[in-house]
Amino acid sequence: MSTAGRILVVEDSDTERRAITQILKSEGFSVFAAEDAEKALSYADEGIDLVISDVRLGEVSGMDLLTLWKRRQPATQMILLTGYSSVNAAVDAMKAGAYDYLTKPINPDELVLIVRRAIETLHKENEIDDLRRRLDQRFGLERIIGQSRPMKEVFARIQRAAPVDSTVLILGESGTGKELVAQALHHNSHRKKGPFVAVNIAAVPSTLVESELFGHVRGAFTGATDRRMGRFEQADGGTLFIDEVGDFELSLQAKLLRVLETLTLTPVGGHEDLKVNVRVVAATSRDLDDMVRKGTFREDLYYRLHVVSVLLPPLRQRTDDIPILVEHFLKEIAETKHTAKHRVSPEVMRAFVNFPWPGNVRELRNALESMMVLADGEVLTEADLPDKILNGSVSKSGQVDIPDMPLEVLERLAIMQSLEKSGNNRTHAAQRLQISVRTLQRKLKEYEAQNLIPASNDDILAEA
Ligand SMILES: Nc1ncnc2c1ncn2[C@@H]1O[C@H](COP(=O)(O)OP(=O)(O)OP(=O)(O)O)[C@@H](O)[C@H]1O
Repeated sequence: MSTAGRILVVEDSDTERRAITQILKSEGFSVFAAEDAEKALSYADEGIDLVISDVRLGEVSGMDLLTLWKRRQPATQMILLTGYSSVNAAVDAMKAGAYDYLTKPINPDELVLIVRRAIETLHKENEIDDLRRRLDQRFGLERIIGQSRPMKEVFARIQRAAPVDSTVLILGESGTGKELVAQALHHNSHRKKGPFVAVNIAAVPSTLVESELFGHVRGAFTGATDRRMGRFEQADGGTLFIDEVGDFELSLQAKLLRVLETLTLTPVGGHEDLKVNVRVVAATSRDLDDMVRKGTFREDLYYRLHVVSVLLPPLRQRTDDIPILVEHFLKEIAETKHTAKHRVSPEVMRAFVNFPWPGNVRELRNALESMMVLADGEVLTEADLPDKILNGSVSKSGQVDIPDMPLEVLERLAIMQSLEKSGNNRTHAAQRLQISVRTLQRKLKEYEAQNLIPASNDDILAEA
């Protein structure tokens, strides 16, 4: 028996209203009752899952109630009760968004059955909406972490470029997040319901790049026992992300240019042209300008790709993003890899900020993951740092060097450091910081509410 479900019964006849209410209550639903539309609408913000309303309600009809209610709460399910087995009223009700209708006199079994179904449908719809929302978040801009000025410029460019169908060229060193940007472009475009297909040219043997992209017909070459769809065809109606486009051999660059210009391709070994509807987003970590100068990358292809470009700066040029990336990864790694929750000591954060990160964000994430797996305590300290980072971290001016990062992050680091040095004694930490214990408590609460410090940090939040 389902107990979940809040139902509002709207019926002007006292006897019928009481009877329906009684049946549904005995089935375990939470039931509210109203004798007219005005009273019914006063429940609109009360988390009602289902409204059961008589079609005839006096001044405002059940149909009007349905329209007015849906305007405020479009997700609520509606069942209309009609005195006549009038198909017209039922059709109108369904058109206006009702889930179903019941004819009077009400059969209790039928009522319960339809109510259960309506509520189950609502729960399913909510789940789907939730999933969709989570997916949008997973692939949208939310996945790209960054607050630095260069990253703000990247976000603005993505937002401007996403809705237009132009080719986009993403430039940046390895591990700077080029694929994330390509996905965000796709998921913020009108193609988002179409496929997102990624191909990394550097990872495909040069003899197979052409068939990988354009497909091949049966018998095109030894081993081609079947027709194979290329990546362009797979991405039809969506976006094709070509990573490491700088690795294209010259002979193939001309073919790629032709496909980009005509959106027509010929599978390897085939004779018939194929039209595709694909938006191309390309990326490279190479210096294409230089390649054009040296004659290893076609100038015409370069300009064709470069209609809009997004430049992802290396992590060492946006060190103010490091603390929020660290916070993001600590949480993400704990959730996805089921490791214990950790935080980093201020010394480790300082080493991170001063390390040049040749592998950029990917390297930072990997370093954190291995530290989290190997560390003993809850706090990652200098002892947990890989040697490379410990030795390679270059302080610009000794101990007092203050890294470039938002003031609020610096403040948080200072507070966490004082707490650590005071053995988590808040009175002592507040004295060191020359602030009141209340201010310290307030700040810790704020950090906890924003998930900036783990909720399990009770030892820090406990009364000193
Ligand atoms: N700004 C960011 N916010 C969150 N995660 C990021 C960010 N930038 C990169 N990452 C993460 O770093 C890793 C590498 O990112 P991605 O594959 O997009 O980089 P890339 O530039 O395409 O690398 P490559 O050129 O080597 O293919 C991924 O795990 C990605 O989720």
